Amino acid sequence: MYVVSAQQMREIDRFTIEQIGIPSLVLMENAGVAVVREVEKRWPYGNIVILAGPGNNGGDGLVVARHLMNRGRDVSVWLFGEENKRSEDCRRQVDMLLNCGYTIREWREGQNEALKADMREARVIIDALLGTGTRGELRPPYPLVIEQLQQCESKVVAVDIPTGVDSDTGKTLQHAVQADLTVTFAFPKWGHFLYPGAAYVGELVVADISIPSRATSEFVLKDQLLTAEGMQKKLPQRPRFSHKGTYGHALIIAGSKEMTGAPVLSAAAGLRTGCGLLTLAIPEPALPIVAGKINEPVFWEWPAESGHFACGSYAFLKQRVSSFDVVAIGPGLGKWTGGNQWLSEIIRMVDVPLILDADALNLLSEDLSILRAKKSPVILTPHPGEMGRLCGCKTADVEKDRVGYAREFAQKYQVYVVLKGTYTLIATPDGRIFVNPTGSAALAKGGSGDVLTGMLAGMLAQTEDIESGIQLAVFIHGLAGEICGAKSMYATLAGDIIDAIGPALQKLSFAGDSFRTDFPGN
Ligand SMILES: NC(=O)C1=CN([C@@H]2O[C@H](COP(=O)(O)OP(=O)(O)OC[C@H]3O[C@@H](n4cnc5c(N)ncnc54)[C@H](OP(=O)(O)O)[C@@H]3O)[C@@H](O)[C@H]2O)[C@H](O)CC1
Ligand SMILES: [K+]
Repeated sequence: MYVVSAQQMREIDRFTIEQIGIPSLVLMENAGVAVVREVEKRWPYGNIVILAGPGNNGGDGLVVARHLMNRGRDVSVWLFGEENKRSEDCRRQVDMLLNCGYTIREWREGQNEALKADMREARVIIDALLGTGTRGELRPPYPLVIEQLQQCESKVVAVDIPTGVDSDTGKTLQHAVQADLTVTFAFPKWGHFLYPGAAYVGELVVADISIPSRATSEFVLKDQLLTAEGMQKKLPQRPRFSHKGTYGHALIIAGSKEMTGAPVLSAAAGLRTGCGLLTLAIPEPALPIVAGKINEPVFWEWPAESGHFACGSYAFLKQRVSSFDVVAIGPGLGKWTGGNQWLSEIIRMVDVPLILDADALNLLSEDLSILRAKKSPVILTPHPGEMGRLCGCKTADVEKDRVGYAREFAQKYQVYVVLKGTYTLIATPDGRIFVNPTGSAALAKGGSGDVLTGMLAGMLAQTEDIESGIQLAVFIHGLAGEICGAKSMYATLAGDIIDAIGPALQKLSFAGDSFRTDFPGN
């Protein structure tokens, strides 16, 4: 499913209206009906207050009002903005409502107390004040109305996007509506997934409003949201007539004398994800400890220097590197003098997909030029702090423009970037972005990154298509986090995420129509 900007959505709308010939009022009717459907599903009883602005977002709100009134619901409609500023379709919705004999109250300063009382009593408030056409800080009376709305205990449904959230950047204005549910139309917008605005969205429903695929194929849409249906189709098959060689061999180079847990987590996660064989390369003094914690991998003892991987001992890797289907480097490496040189030699040698994580990213940020020697696709898995180090900027700068930093880095260095965080982003070397909707706060704990690295290695060992392998690992990791989160958001350990990989794969394998990805929103 594509993720679009407000401008792209406007162009798709225009094409649908002008070239396909579907009238704008039909799109608006479909949008309003979709909101009604979601409201009635969740809140079939109680009175409803509709706040409608002067543009087409307000027009959608008036459609919602008409349909709910047709069904006999107790609805009060408040219309904002001057009459001469209303969009044509909004004006026509006003006429239709009045022609039906329904009442509309136009907001005036003197009636504010009446609005407040109405909102206080409401079971549901529909925010159809402003949508994708918002420009600049909110002008009066919207800040006041939003303040009042926030004090009510009613459920809040945002039409398209909560008023005050920028649909392209997720930035919030001084005042923004905190919604319980947002119903958006045709495609999700960037603002639904980017913080701080994403925290205002609540549950997100993407509703079909009859935009035909012909209208989208006219435009170059690059960015997509991963969906359960899409991921299910990409899951590698597991035919009965198969053996361990069928599912690939992963090599994970990890650990140091001080860090013996990370390699164990990565290796276990890789094997649980389904690869046939996994070799764990460990510096010599750490090997007995690691081998004491996990039985399944093949171990490879690497000469060490002060507890870390020693430079200059690559002959064995050179000989065997082509026998692996994927190599992952990073968990628990630590930092040491010569580490960058060591990493550079490995990058030069590896000719299968190469995952760089954790300390490998920190070593890499000392000298990014070593990426030029890569012979194969490289996948970087930074969290925002590591991304900041790679880009030479602050973590806060990355957080403000996750999409921009991930996309630019991936294109500049011709690598895949998996930028972790709520709504993990996958950026491809050719400049596309995939947004992952799965995940939970249960994943916010040390070790969950090591688990993801192992899962990426495990999945890439089984799949020819690198892009699909990355998407699957990220999606299933998030799903495992959701399964853990359902038990406890607090008590989850990285090992619990590994245990949840099986149930997550099972859930995805048997995903039917009833399995819909939830968008937690906050
Ligand atoms: N395919 C679809 O997604 C469809 C979406 N629809 C809905 O249309 C809106 C976008 O409608 P649009 O009319 O372009 O814009 P808005 O309704 O969001 O806002 C325009 C009005 O808001 C005023 N405005 C703008 N900024 C501010 C501000 N900072 N403070 C106060 N008022 C503001 C603006 O007034 P101006 O004087 O500034 O021009 C306009 O009056 C989309 O979100 C969907 O809900 C279609 O209905 C169906 C297809
Ligand atoms: K809105």
